[in-house]
Amino acid sequence: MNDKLSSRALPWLVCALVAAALYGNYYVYDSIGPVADALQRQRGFSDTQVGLLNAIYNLPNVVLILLGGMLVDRFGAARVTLWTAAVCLAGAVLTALSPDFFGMAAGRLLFGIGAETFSIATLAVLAQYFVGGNVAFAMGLALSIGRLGSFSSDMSPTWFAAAYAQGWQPPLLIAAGMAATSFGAALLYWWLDRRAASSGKGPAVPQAQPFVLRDLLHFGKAYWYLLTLCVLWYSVILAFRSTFSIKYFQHVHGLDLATAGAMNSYVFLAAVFATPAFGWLCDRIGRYAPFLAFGAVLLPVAMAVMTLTSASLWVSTALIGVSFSLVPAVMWPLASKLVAPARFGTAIGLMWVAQNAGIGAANLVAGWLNDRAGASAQNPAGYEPMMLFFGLAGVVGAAFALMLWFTAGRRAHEAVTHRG
Ligand SMILES: C[C@H](NC(=O)[C@@H](N)CCCCN)C(=O)O
Repeated sequence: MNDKLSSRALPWLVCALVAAALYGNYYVYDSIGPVADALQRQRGFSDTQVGLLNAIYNLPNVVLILLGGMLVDRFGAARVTLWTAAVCLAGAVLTALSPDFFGMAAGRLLFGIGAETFSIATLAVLAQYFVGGNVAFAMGLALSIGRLGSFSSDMSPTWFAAAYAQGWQPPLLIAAGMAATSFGAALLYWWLDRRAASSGKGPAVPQAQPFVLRDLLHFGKAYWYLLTLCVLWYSVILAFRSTFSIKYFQHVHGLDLATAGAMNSYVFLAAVFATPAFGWLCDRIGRYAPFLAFGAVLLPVAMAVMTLTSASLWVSTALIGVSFSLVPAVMWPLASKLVAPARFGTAIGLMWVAQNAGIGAANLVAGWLNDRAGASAQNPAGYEPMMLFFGLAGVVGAAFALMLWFTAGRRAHEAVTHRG
């Protein structure tokens, strides 16, 4: 690793390994949905138990993720990526091998504890290696491979039909295999990073600083706008897309289950290609906040088109697809430009504390609104309060994105913060 080419190739090699690690991690995250029916039929799990296998991912992170962010700042992104990939692997193996519900829930808990801090560490890795430019493209690329992991998990009943035919366990063993691949990629990256550091070719790793609670209050106004957008946008998109959209498409728009599921998965597929493309575009022109605002505005527009017009579902799906590709492509690189590198882990940790609480709360509120209004195939109008809730949350999120643009994201500001 001592010629010019290898030092230029190093960040991209690291990006490829981080992307491979994210692929396995996102696959495991989404691996419960496809076996939900088998868990109910073969192991007698209730809907609440199946729901809990996913909710248990978010709940501990409302507290723990902040600690995870501080660990990244304290011990460095490389070590934390490796440690948390190992925790995720242990969680996935425990989930697949457990003889009862409590063992599986413990496995998902362990996976959740590892996975969110793992994600922060991977963003920090890319922020360090691409500090000189292309950070949005690199993050978009890695994230898009992660989305491919989610898409693969959705498609796994088709791709691994023989495993699914044998019951609930083989698909979860495949997920554990994906977690092992993710760990292998993290191990390779860690080794590469150590070699690069010892030969002086590694990134400039920010000096670890003691954590001072008061420092959180010293993040600028723009950071808090970004945090609020993060909470509202992810709460709407994940509570709708990952929990209620398929049911809503079936009951309100009359789609069958397979078509509704496919319609939903196109949002992931679009993001696989569009996220890095948008990241590349932002890096090239050095503008982030206007793109973020545009993506944030598209979400409530999509909700309105879906609820208030008779336009084809393709229109709203395309709008959500663009929003789902554009907002993450800009949000995380922008975060890396708004805070000092030594505070990046803590800054993302704080955003994800609020985000995990928001996603959990949005799921509960939407479910409660549907139950209260008696939403069903016989009563499609019962979904209106939920759509109004998602629409309003989307509008407030978009308002914060616009405030961010007007206060800290004008061309003059971004010319200063843009380092690419
Ligand atoms: C990068 C970002 N990730 C998050 O926001 C995580 N807190 C939640 C990820 C849940 C799926 N793995 C993203 O995926 O856009």
